[in-house]
Amino acid sequence: MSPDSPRIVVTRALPPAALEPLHSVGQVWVSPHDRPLSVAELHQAVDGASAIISMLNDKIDDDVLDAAGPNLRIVANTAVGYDNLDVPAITHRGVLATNTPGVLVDATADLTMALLLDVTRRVSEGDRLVRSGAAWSWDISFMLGSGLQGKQLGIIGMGHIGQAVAARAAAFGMDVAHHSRRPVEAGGSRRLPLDELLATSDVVSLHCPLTAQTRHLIDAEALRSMKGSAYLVNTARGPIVDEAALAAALAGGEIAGAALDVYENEPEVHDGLRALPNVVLAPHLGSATVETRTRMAELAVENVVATLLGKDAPTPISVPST
Ligand SMILES: O=CC(=O)O
Repeated sequence: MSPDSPRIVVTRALPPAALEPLHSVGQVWVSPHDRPLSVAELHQAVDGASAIISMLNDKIDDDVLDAAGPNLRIVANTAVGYDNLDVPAITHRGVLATNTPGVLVDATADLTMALLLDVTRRVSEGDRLVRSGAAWSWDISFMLGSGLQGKQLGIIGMGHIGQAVAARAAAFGMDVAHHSRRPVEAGGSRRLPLDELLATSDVVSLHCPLTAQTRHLIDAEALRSMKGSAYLVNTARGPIVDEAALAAALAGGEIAGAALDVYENEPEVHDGLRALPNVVLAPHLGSATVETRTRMAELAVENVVATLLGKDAPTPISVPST
């Protein structure tokens, strides 16, 4: 590879086999750190880059784009969500932004069901009890949870992940309703206005992207409108929920419990949530299977290789025209 071949920056070590195709189109720099790059490290790393393979915790804004300079042709985000990218700033410079849709649908839907079952059947709470060494014994009224059959799951955001969760929930005998901006052909699921969905669902599960419209969609008022026996599950993005309001609603018994994979100020978690037994807290594991993370890395690489060869990238982010 000649020294003036395109510089490709990968901000986090990815499976080497997935990165292999990059070596035929440019010089590859992979972060040596087992943690996200700091802002200063990111700025330094992208200097002169033609392609950046970013992670969801890399904020790609005007400063990073300035640091990269005029050679930059693509920012390939290794995630389906791209709220960490300033897409208008990227596209304004004629740079392509891509994400990894499709490949993480099943893994994220599976984790959603794992969290839903965990919080409604008190699995993590029971695990903590057993590990604590406290005395316990089977009893007819011991650690009762809430059954799912015939209960309503209210899905907010009925894209591919929302639909995959709907199919799984239907197999558990749940009655699925959803709220989405556009009508979706989604099996037997009824489309409801948000206020009705919140007021009638036994479990509310979030699957919408984080945008200016969805930030704090679940605020104190939304939580107050939910049933006292209802649960909230969030495997989408933390800031869709007002975490302080959620902690207050849970502490005040306004809803029965919550299961979260994502946080408003990730990786920090509101102290009020950590203190509560009826909250399941997972460390952003939605897409975290070996198979899925490998496929995400491969797709990000396919986007970079196509772009540097002047071909169409498989999964460009299409910016809706306003
Ligand atoms: O959170 C994970 C993703 O957006 O891919």
